[in-house]
Amino acid sequence: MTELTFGQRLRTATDTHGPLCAGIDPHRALVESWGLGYDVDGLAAFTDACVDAFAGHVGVVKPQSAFFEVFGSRGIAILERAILALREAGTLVILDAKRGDIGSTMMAYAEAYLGKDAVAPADAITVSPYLGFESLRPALDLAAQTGRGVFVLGLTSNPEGRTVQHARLRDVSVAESMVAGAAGENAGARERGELGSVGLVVGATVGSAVQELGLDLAGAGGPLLAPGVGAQGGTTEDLRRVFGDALPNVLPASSRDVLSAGPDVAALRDRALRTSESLAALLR
Ligand SMILES: O=C(O)c1cc(=O)[nH]c(=O)n1[C@@H]1O[C@H](COP(=O)(O)O)[C@@H](O)[C@H]1O
Repeated sequence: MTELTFGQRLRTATDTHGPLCAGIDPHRALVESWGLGYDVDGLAAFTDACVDAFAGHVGVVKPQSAFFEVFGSRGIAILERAILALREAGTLVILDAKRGDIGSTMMAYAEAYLGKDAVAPADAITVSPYLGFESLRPALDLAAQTGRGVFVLGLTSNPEGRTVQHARLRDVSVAESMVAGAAGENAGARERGELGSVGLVVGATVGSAVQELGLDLAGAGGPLLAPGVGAQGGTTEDLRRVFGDALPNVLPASSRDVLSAGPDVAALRDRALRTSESLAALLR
């Protein structure tokens, strides 16, 4: 049996469970607001509650690696357990690690997260292309081999991103070159009428930048991870304005807004499901 690609698995997951990508971002303030200590035990309790709430109920979950790295190897162990438990329940995991480096080092990052022998492989990772799109080649190729995906930062949700991403290299903006890179990787999937496995990150908060820069996001052929919904001010209406005809490929991501419904597992799950339902009404 041929293994399914990440794009195919993602399409099935969002068709089944709705489009929300629920973030697991154990910020200090959030952990404390749940009545937990900001320490390894608090991190473990916070993460377990998220896994209980989301696993098998939400299509896609995105743990933010930084909040686990804070606690060193014990934090990473908690992250690894969460990744395995979510995937065991059939929930896709995008590890938000934003890795990017020269090719030989990128190969090690790729093996760490996307390789067949990775300790806790994610279904996809976020990658930073600011050493050049081609510096991501080891991750792009390994992900393709192992049926996994990558999300390339295109237009990030933070206001500072525009100083780099809107810049033009001759006539082409940096962001546009990232869209072209993803489109090239997804060409085969597009020909087969499938969602590609090389996604782009485009924040829900980027206003009219997609139109101003003339980005053909639908033409990129991959999923469009859209963080910034909720705590950063992005709304479902913003998604409509930002993405236009690319809406069917949008994977809206929300962390703090959903997580603030905890620590009760049922309330957390309920918030995620309601958010996903309202997003589904908009996107489909
Ligand atoms: O790659 C990301 O997920 C990402 C890209 C981006 O442009 N902006 C952005 O906020 N993110 C991540 O998405 C999450 C947003 O969290 P909330 O603002 O709490 O929903 C954080 O983990 C960010 O690191």
